Amino acid sequence: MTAQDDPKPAPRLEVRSLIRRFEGRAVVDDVSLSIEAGQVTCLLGPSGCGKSTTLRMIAGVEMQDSGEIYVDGKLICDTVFRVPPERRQIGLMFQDFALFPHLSVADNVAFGLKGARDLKRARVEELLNKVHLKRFIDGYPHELSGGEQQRVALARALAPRPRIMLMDEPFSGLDNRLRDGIRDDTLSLLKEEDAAVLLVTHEPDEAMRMADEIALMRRGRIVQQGAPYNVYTRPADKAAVAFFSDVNVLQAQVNGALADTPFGQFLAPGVPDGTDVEIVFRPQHVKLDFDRKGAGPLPTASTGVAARGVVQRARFLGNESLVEFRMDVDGALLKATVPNVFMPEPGRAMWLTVRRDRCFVLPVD
Ligand SMILES: Nc1ncnc2c1ncn2[C@@H]1O[C@H](COP(=O)(O)OP(=O)(O)OP(=O)(O)O)[C@@H](O)[C@H]1O
Repeated sequence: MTAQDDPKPAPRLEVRSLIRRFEGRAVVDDVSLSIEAGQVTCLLGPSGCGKSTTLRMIAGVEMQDSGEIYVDGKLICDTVFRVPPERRQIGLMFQDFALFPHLSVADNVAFGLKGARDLKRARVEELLNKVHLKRFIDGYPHELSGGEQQRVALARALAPRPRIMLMDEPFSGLDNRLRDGIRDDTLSLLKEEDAAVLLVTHEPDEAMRMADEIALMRRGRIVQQGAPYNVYTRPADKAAVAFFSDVNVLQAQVNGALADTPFGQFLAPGVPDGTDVEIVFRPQHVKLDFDRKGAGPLPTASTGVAARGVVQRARFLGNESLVEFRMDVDGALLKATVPNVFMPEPGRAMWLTVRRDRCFVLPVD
């Protein structure tokens, strides 16, 4: 079947079952994605999982071993047919966005533009206005800061009105303080220009901030895809939870569809008796309570049973504090984060409960 046979309008970018092998190993292994115009999808995963290779195949600078790529429902590449990179109407932006040093800012932005001189100039001015750099129009790249150069590179990539923007870690070369502002500006401009955007990053924060949809990638495969909220709150497996934050893990065995833990029982519907499971939760979902002569808070439906632990160390992280506990019951180490400053002395006993609705009962990997 071709994409043209689909009854609903075709997505701006669609890749179907892309596979790329190097030395017999599938570094991209059956990747499918679909992105609408004006939508930002972040391909998020650890280093080496195949993100850049996926992007390079879409850009046309790397050939897939199998699979197809469609733009607006038209095939642009399979294993026999291939539209060359320069005719794909794709804008590219990488970490080392290298502007041409001998060209002015205006000429850099105009580089990929064709047509009448005054139309080109108008488009250059429009984009430099949007990235707040009109005043540098006749300047040269070396006169600009890193963040400003990055915005010129964005304007250059968007000038020919690409149907698709591919961005590979575009902000990782920038200073932390600059990054958030530039991400926000970039996002608004991308939305205005209405391209379908595929942004590669290994930083969960960046994906949460930029994406309409996150495609979580691991060892060449997309393991989960969805809106940032859904991927964060309903992770597919333990590694998906752990990719976004520190995690705590309790080991348990299922008996009568229940997993017994120091924090009470957790439902494990449909899981056979004797199965090992892990109860996974983030440190921000641990609640702390003071020890009252060896007793803690009473059990509640939302937090279950409290378990006692002894503070090992506490660190202040800026807008929260991270406290590590050794649990009395089994000697396990658990982490809790507390807003603002909370620095209990090591050796102090406290009672821990967990937000049960934020715990994931998962099969052991
Ligand atoms: N031309 C090549 N020849 C052999 N192996 C390659 C080639 N290009 C990439 N690889 C391997 O494919 C795997 C995926 O690489 P890729 O660059 O796509 O990952 P990535 O997720 O983008 O990682 P990073 O963020 O570190 O760039 C890596 O193990 C890499 O070594």
